[in-house]
Amino acid sequence: MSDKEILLSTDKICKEFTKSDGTKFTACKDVSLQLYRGETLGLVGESGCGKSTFVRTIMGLHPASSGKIFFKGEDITSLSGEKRRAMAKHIQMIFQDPSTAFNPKMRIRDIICEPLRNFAKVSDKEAEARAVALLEKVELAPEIALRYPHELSGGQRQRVGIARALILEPEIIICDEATSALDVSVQDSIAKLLAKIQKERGVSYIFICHDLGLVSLISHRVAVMQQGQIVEELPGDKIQEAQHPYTQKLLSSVFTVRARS
Ligand SMILES: Nc1ncnc2c1ncn2[C@@H]1O[C@H](COP(=O)(O)OP(=O)(O)OP(=O)(O)O)[C@@H](O)[C@H]1O
Repeated sequence: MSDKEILLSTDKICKEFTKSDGTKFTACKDVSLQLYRGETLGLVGESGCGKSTFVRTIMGLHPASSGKIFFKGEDITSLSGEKRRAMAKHIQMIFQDPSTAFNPKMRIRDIICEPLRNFAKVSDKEAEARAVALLEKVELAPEIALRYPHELSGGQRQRVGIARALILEPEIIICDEATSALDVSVQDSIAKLLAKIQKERGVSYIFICHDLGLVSLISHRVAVMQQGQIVEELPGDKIQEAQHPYTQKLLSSVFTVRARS
């Protein structure tokens, strides 16, 4: 990947939280990572190690305590107001349960087009046409455009979440446990859909997931986080060759769980 364009990079990002007793807690420590155009970077680590905090800091949802974030070489660490809002055109996020981010009273057509409406006036007719085109892209029937979120399955809702993330044609999509709430077969179809979209559009993903097997399958590179620090980076297909004891521990727990089930 080294000859490819670096889209996003972080330089020693730290994020500290202040606990209710006033003491400080470091959730991310000196995280320096690069994301190349068209690649999938997996981010793994035990629950609570700081994965979500890191990507939320990239999205500007938490201010970084120190360090820098660059998008195409431009320092975006401290963007605010209009400039921060404009970053949504470049970086979008998909969550574990998109339905919690959906307004239950909105039709799917309007849910998909909502990010667009933050930037431009869109008539209902145009919104419907764009939503239907994106529904096709995520392999859903056009009539879903007029339904409400509760009328869809979890897998269909996640496809709508992907369609919504695509409407602004971002260059980066951050998937935070985007497949974790789904059945294994649905997970597999969503992973295939993400790969197809990447091939067509050259989008880059940061893919956070507990399932090391799935992460290694779909990621070009995998970064391993332990207690807020990156301890190892590996090609996705070489995860079994991990050198760091923490990665080896994560791998062995995957195989212990699989052997039991
Ligand atoms: N807003 C906050 N205020 C204080 N502490 C926080 C806040 N957000 C996260 N934390 C703490 O930071 C640590 C990292 O949390 P984070 O959600 O980033 O982990 P994670 O690796 O994404 O976990 P999971 O895989 O369970 O989602 C945890 O100890 C968490 O309690």
